[in-house]
Amino acid sequence: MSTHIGAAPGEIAPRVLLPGDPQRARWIAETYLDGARCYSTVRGMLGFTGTFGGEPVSVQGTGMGMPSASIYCHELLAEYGVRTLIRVGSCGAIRDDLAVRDLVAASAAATDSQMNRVRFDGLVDFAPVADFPLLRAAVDAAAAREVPVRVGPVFASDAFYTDRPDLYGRLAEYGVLAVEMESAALYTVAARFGARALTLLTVSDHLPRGEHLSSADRERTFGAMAELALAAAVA
Ligand SMILES: O=P(O)(O)O[C@H]1O[C@H](CO)[C@@H](O)[C@H]1O
Ligand SMILES: O=c1cc[nH]c(=O)[nH]1
Repeated sequence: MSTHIGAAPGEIAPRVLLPGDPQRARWIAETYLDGARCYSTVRGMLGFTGTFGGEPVSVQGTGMGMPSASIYCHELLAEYGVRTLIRVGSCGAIRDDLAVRDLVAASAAATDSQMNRVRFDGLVDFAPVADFPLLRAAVDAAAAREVPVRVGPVFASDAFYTDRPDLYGRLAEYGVLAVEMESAALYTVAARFGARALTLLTVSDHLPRGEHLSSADRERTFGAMAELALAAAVA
């Protein structure tokens, strides 16, 4: 039993969807999984296992930010033998060619986090990237459903409320699509364990336009993203 998840061996599937919001985890499990069962309520960071298309799948909340997400990813990979992690998150678009509710698949994650500076002694700027076959499976699933998905880099930030909004403009000029708070850690920890990881995001905020979805929408309306994640997970 791990410290922060506390599930018994065998209670977690080899493929796990990872929303930051534990209530989104409950909604996805109850909406899409057959026979969903809650295996963890530790710290309110809910985790569920059920089946999708006959395959076992889990959904685990990770909380907000890279330190929190790193704990859950590490325990899933190190203690429960998980091999595939797919984040299903919200994000703030920083480019005009995206709109609220658009889907983003994060091919790579720039970051202001210091975690990898420590990990690599400040000598290397590690490039956190998605697992390509998993990314391709999500893109293929989107094409089959005629659901548009934008593939590109995101910015994994330590701050939700930033004092440097000017950096978003600079990053957008370099092709970065959106800001969120976990993907660089997810991709790095998965790489460390030789596992597969992908981040799918739904645009909940359009930062240049000042548009925002409600917390209820962030919790219970990201079905298109959940369906792509589940299709890629079992592909
Ligand atoms: O909706 P989730 O998955 O939590 O993701 C985004 O939302 C949170 C901030 O509101 C951060 O965790 C950010 O990455
Ligand atoms: O990190 C995030 C997530 C959603 N919306 C934002 O503006 N930032």
